[in-house]
Formats: sequence, structure tokens, C-alpha cells
Amino acid sequence: MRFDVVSIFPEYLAPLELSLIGKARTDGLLELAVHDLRSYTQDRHRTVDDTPYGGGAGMVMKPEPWAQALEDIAAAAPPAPDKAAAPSPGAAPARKKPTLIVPSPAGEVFTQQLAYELAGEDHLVFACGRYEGIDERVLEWAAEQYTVRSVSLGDYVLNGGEVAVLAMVEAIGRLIPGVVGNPESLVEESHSDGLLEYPVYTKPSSWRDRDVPEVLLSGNHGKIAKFRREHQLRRTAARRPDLLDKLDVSNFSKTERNV
Ligand SMILES: CN1CCN(Cc2ccc(Cn3ccc4ccc(-c5n[nH]c(N)c5C#N)cc43)cc2)CC1
Repeated sequence: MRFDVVSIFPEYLAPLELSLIGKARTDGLLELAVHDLRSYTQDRHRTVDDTPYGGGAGMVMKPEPWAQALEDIAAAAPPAPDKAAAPSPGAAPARKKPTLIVPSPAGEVFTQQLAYELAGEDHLVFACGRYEGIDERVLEWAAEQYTVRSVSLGDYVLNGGEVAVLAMVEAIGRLIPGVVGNPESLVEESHSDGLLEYPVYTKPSSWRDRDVPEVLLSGNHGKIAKFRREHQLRRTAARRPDLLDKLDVSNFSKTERNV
């Protein structure tokens, strides 16, 4: 998997050099390059924005620097075969388009399911907009050589796409085999089974007069699993009832439905 990120604030992406993603890069499990959009400008002021057509507050990001950057990145990327394309005898193997993720408050919401989907891609390119956004024609033009997806981190307003890209790269990168030491820890995660995760505890077993639930010290794995499942359901019902609506509760046991 290769990640390319374009931003006018490349230093914003420095945290991706740390921790799991940083180690995965060092170990060659993934590639990640951050590009300064201003290096694709042609004027001496390195201009990336201008006033919006139709009026309105703020500035809009000019299309040309984005086109230069995205052409450069697509051209530099090693060709990935399109495994889904039917081979045609005598023709060059079909190249899979890289995916361009454009963070936006107006995008489809980023979910764990989308993280899994994107973790299966060979090449993800992230366009971090700023100001009031990127000229819409860039997304239209980019569709010739990219699969373009506008994605939102959630229903709140940020000042640009960098924070969203930090979250998305971490959520996607950790799903790449080998990045997370113990793949088991990817199985029982919030949202992986549609429920929020259960509460976790560690030593000491008694802390400031608060004890770890006895069942967790029992060694009875059946009871522990039951305790954890019940607390997943309780927590989800209390904090995210919307997730329960999406689940097929017919495969819940009677007691689970009454938790
Ligand atoms: C006329 N007005 C009408 C209101 N719009 C709305 C608006 C448009 C951009 C911005 C700032 N910004 C620029 C690039 C960029 C990328 C992602 C996000 C973002 N915010 N929240 C998420 N979950 C995000 C993600 N992912 C924000 C961004 C702020 C507010 C502006 C134009």
C-alpha cells in the first residue's frame, strides 16, 4: 500500500512518522509520501487560492496546482494491475486507478467499513484542502485518472483536511497485515461487530476503592465472554442506539435483547 498526501501544511502530517504507522513505513509494510502543494505553483508568491466565483466569504483553492500535483503523483506511482478487469489477449494489462480521497464536510462519512474497503487498495492519494475548499473542477478532472471519493470525518467543521487525513491514514494503515503486532486485537474492536467495545481493566485489581469486576478474575472464559458481550450491548444502547437499529437483533439471545 502506498499513501500520498498533498497539503499546504506538510508538517501537519509529521505525526505519521511516529508510532505504528511510522514503524510500518520503516519496516517497508507501507509507503507514505507527503507533498507540499506550493511546490506545484508557478508564480513567485506560490499562490494556491483566489476569491470565489459567485461571491461569498473566504477563498477557494486554485485548480492548477492540484492538477500538477495529482498528475505528478499518478505518473510516479508503480502501475497496479486491475485484478477486477477481464484480461484482453494482446493488450497491456489494465491498470487500476489509484483512489483519490478528498476530505470534505460534504463527503460520505468515514467509517470502519470504509477503512477496511480502502485498506484493500494499492494506492491512496489524499488531497488536503484548506480555505473554503478546492475548486470543484479538480475533482471532475481527477476522475480521468483516479477513483475520486469525497469523505467526511464526521458532522462537525474543521479548518482543513489534514486532521481528517491523519485519522484516515491511521485507521486504514492499522488494518494492513503486519502493521498491528497482534492481529487478534483487530478482531474485537469497536464497530468491528457493529457494537461499541466492552470496558477494559488492568492491574491493580483494586484501585482507590474501585475493584475490577470479579468475573474478569475468575478465569471462566465463558462467563467473561458473556460479561463482555452484555457490556458491549449496554454501552451501545446508552451511547449509540443508532448502531443497534442497524443490527439484526434476531441473532441476539433473549437475555441479550433485554440487557
Ligand atoms: C460558502 N461556504 C459554505 C460552507 N462551507 C463549509 C466549509 C468548507 C470548508 C471548510 C474548511 N475546509 C477546507 C478543506 C476541508 C476539508 C475537510 C473539512 C472537514 N470539516 N469537517 C470534516 N469532517 C471535514 C473532513 N473530512 C474542512 C475543510 C469549512 C467549512 C464553506 C463554503
